[in-house]
Amino acid sequence: MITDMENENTVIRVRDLVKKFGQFVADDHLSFDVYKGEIFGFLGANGAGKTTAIRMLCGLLEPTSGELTVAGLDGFKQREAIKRRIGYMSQKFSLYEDLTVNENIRLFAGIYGIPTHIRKEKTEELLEKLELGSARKKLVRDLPLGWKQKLAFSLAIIHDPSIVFLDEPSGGVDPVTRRRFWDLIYEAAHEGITVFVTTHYMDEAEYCHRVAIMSAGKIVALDTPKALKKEWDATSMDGVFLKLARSNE
Ligand SMILES: Nc1ncnc2c1ncn2[C@@H]1O[C@H](COP(=O)(O)OP(=O)(O)OP(=O)(O)O)[C@@H](O)[C@H]1O
Repeated sequence: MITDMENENTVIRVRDLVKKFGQFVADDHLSFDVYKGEIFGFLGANGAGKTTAIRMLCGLLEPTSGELTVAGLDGFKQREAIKRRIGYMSQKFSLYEDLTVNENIRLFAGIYGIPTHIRKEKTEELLEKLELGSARKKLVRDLPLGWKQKLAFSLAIIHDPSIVFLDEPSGGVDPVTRRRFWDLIYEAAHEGITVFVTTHYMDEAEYCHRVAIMSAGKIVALDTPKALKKEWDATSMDGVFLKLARSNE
C-alpha cells in the first residue's frame, strides 16, 4: 500500500499538529499535505492561528504535539536543518532598509551560503529579472513598496529552496501591485518551488492552487478555490469566507 510518507510529491506533511501557549490552544489538531510545486494558501481572520502554524512549519517554533515533516525533515527534531532548507519572507519583508539594493543582495547571498564565485552572476541575474538594475545603488528604504516586496521574495529564494514560506507578504500594497507580485510566485512554483502563503486578501486566495481556511485554531475548509466556491455557492472567495464565518458562529 502506498502511504502518504511514500508519496514523493508530498513536501509538507502535517498530522494532528497542536500548539498550545499555556492552556490556550493556538493551533488545534491541524492535518494536511502540501505537494511539490503547489501554491498553498492559509487564510483566516486575525488571531486564527496562521502565523503560529507557519512558524512551526519553518522550524521557528516547537510544536506541542502531533506529526510534522517538512522537506523530508522532522519538525520536532530537525528544526535547524529545516530553517536552512527553506525560504521565508514575512510581512516586514526582512530587507535591510539602510543598505542599498546591491548590498542587500550580497548580504542575503552570504547568509544563505551562495558560493562566492557565483554571487556576482546571481546578483546580475536577479537585478535583470526584477528590472532593478538602475536602482542597484539606491537605499532599500527609498524603493516603492511593490519593488521591496519583489526584492524580498527573490532574496527569500536566492538559495533555491524546495519550499518558500510567505507570511502575509503583501501587507499594504494595492491589488495591481499584488497581481504583479503573484507573477513572481507563479514563476517560482512553475520551477518546482512549493509556495506556502498566509494571507488576509481574498484576491490572493483566488490565485492559490488550494487553500485552507482557519478559524479559532482549526482548519474549517480545505480545497481548491473553485471547489470551495461551488460547495458554498459563492462567486468569490470573499463569499466563501463570509458564508463559512456565518456557519461557524
Ligand atoms: N507567544 C505567544 N504566547 C501566547 N499567545 C500567543 C503567542 N503567539 C500567538 N499567540 C496567540 O495565538 C493566537 C493565534 O495567533 P496567530 O498570530 O497565530 O494568529 P494569526 O492567524 O496569524 O493572526 P494575525 O493575522 O493577526 O497574525 C492569538 O490569539 C495569539 O494571541
